Amino acid sequence: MIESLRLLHDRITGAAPPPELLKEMTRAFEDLAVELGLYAVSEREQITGHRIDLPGRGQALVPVFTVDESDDEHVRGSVRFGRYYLGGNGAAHGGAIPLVFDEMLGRLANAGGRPISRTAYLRVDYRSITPLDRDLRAEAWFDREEGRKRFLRGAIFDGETRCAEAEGLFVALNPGQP
Ligand SMILES: CCCCCCCCCCCCCCCC(=O)SCCNC(=O)CCNC(=O)[C@H](O)C(C)(C)COP(=O)(O)OP(=O)(O)OC[C@H]1O[C@@H](n2cnc3c(N)ncnc32)[C@H](O)[C@@H]1OP(=O)(O)O
Repeated sequence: MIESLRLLHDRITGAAPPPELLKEMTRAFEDLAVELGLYAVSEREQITGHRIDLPGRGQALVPVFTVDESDDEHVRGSVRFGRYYLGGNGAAHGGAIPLVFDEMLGRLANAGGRPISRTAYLRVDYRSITPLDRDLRAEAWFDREEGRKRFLRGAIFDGETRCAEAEGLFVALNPGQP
């Protein structure tokens, strides 16, 4: 279902249907929303974002980061920004790229049985445009750890071109911290 939603996001972004079809589709979306509303659950019970076995954890917010290899200190894989993430002139939106870094770095920060941490800061440098509809190489790695503070880095490449890089601080939560 989430795969279909991602495809729909891309198609909606890239389409200019005639007004009659727009009306018809809007009604269909509204019907779906009403039907899903009947099955609303709490955050704890929701499926999206919790399915670690599915691409993108089964959520549609963040472009899917596909892991090729990983250990407790590194992760390497690929990411593809579809039309939904267009900023302009074929380049991914500058706000979509930190989403991917937060996901990659955040998952690694919390891997290996470490206590859960949250992003304290995420700095992103845009080195070159990040193109849409291409499989981009993406990597993240542990830089250092100081008490509760975990410093991680990451980068996204289009072939040999470094598109963007990031540094994040993740702070391990104290008991009772939300
Ligand atoms: C929870 C996730 C579920 C995961 C489940 C698995 C699901 C699969 C993986 C999902 C992958 C996606 C992962 C996304 C992760 C998010 O995106 S979380 C959402 C975005 N982040 C937030 O909402 C965090 C909001 N901020 C906070 O909650 C609190 O400020 C923090 C970050 C927990 C820190 O607060 P605190 O515990 O009171 O820490 P505090 O004592 O102030 O500082 C501790 C140290 O960190 C330093 N520090 C704190 N903030 C900063 C800062 N901004 N700059 C510099 N230094 C700082 C302090 O100076 C201090 O340093 P030392 O004095 O010890 O040297």
